[in-house]
Amino acid sequence: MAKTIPVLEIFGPTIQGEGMVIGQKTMFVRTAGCDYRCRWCDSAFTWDGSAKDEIKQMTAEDIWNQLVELGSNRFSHVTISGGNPALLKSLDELIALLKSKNIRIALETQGSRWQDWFYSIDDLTISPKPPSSGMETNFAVLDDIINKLLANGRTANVSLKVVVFNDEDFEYAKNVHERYHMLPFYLQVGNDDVTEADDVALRMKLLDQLKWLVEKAVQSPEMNDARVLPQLHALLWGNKRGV
Ligand SMILES: C[S@@+](CC[C@H](N)C(=O)[O-])C[C@H]1O[C@@H](n2cnc3c(N)ncnc32)[C@H](O)[C@@H]1O
Ligand SMILES: Nc1nc2[nH]cc(C(=O)O)c2c(=O)[nH]1
Ligand code: SF4
Ligand SMILES: [Mg+2]
Repeated sequence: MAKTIPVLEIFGPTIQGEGMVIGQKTMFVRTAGCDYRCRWCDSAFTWDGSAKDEIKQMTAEDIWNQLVELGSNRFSHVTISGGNPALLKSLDELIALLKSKNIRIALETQGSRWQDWFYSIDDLTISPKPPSSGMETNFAVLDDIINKLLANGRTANVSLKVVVFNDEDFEYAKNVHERYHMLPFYLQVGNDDVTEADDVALRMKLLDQLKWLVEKAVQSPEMNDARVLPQLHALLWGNKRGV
């Protein structure tokens, strides 16, 4: 029998608002469940129980049918996020199905768990969490994940992305960038008001944060190869879900 995957939302086509393929037109599949509890998580509904009635157990084929229903022939790229999709071994069937349809696949994870299907992801974003999240990075696990990917020639398919809210986070980001200097590195503006409903007010605040982060990176010799980005979807659509 086909395996099932706990899915919280499927949406798109939209654009990837973050990281290594920012601007890429994509569909999103958001899985339920996370092994972290970041203080500022903008997708806490995936793990805090508030959307538990919306979780659907879906097979790879169910997900594909829903993607086609929403996106028709207007997509060639699918981003899998969460929660932490790396908790789900059962994603292997979805990844194989998407490959068979010639769809490029991106995936977002914090780097706390390994899955063998990481080798099949075209754009794998690993986003270890800075001190402001309240989480602690297990660098032994992260080293292992990155070493496996590098040993299998996946360098061009992987990037690191650290969200920065304050100076302490920036120091953490420097350490991560230095430790994994062989991988493309992104600094991402933190949104510390994930319940703000006023899109204009949020936009102004996020742009101020972006300016602060750019200034930090510009002044820092350790960040000569870093790329600084906002969450483009937050600038465009605020804290709205499903965009
Ligand atoms: C919701 S997470 C899901 C994937 C995975 N759990 C992770 O954290 O990488 C997707 C991305 O959103 C980022 N993110 C979550 N909350 C954020 C916030 N308040 N401000 C900026 N980025 C945020 C995460 O760091 C991650 O890069
Ligand atoms: N447009 C858009 N881009 C995104 N990039 C990462 C997202 C996520 O929540 O993982 C996300 C999202 O939710 N929407
Ligand atoms: S790891 Fe990702 S999904 Fe999990 S709590 Fe942190 S930001 Fe949210
Ligand atoms: Mg998001």
